Amino acid sequence: MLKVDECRPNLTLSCYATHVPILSDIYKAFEITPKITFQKTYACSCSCSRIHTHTSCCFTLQQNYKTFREREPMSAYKDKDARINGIKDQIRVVPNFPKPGIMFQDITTLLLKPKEFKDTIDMFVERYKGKNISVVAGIEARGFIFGPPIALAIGAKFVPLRKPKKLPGKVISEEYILEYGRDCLEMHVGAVESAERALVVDDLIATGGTLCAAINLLERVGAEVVECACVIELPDLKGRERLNGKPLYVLVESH
Ligand SMILES: O=P(O)(O)OC[C@H]1O[C@H](OP(=O)(O)OP(=O)(O)O)[C@H](O)[C@@H]1O
Ligand SMILES: Nc1ncnc2[nH]cnc12
Repeated sequence: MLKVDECRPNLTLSCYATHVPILSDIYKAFEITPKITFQKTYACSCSCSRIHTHTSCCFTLQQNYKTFREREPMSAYKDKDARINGIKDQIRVVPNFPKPGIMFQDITTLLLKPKEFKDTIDMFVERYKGKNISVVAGIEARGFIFGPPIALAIGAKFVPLRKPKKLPGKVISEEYILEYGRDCLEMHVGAVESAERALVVDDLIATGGTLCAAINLLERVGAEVVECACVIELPDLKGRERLNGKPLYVLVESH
């Protein structure tokens, strides 16, 4: 397994020597000529001052590098998809809600626009169809809006991850820290089985605490979290960095 923690300008990727051909292929895919330096007999690193357009991405490269996610952009807006501006334009930003200083990203205005709402769902479905995902886990409350149509379209089941004391069956719980205070997510025991391939869906990533708790719940029952998908990222809050290298795909950024 080759783990790449972060890709930024001037990045260096390190790997075992046996993976150098894979790494070279990756750089080739981005039309970058790598400088390959052998540091020890068993390890090497490749570095290059020019890097692809994604400013921040985290991924784990599996032995089978067909699953290499960086071949697909991790942010749709960086891929210049024509639908993105339409989606972004329909998200209302409400200053000082629910507290002074918060720029609230209101997706209810997007839901009023069938074309842009459908474009949102379609973009996720195009990315995840045929990826052998058996479970879409949606986070209460706004993940319940985007998760179910994606699940239906890709032929996966939908599992709600709920706030405490909402689910009637036996649950497992995961606490997490918010900007102010703590919260908790719960999942029904038996809803997801070991070795299932899961996608986590929410409307927005801010500090990343909520997605991190969702990933933990799924991994505790032995599921593989393939990716997290959000409509909006607030990159200034660096939520991606709390996902322990799990890939995150977003449609729009808001600063
Ligand atoms: O990345 P984080 O800092 O964890 O924040 C992101 C979470 O915050 C919002 O939910 P909220 O907790 O406001 O609940 P709601 O969807 O029920 O309104 C949003 O829908 C995400 O779930
Ligand atoms: N700025 C924001 N807008 C909407 N939901 C949020 N959850 C956390 N921060 C948020």
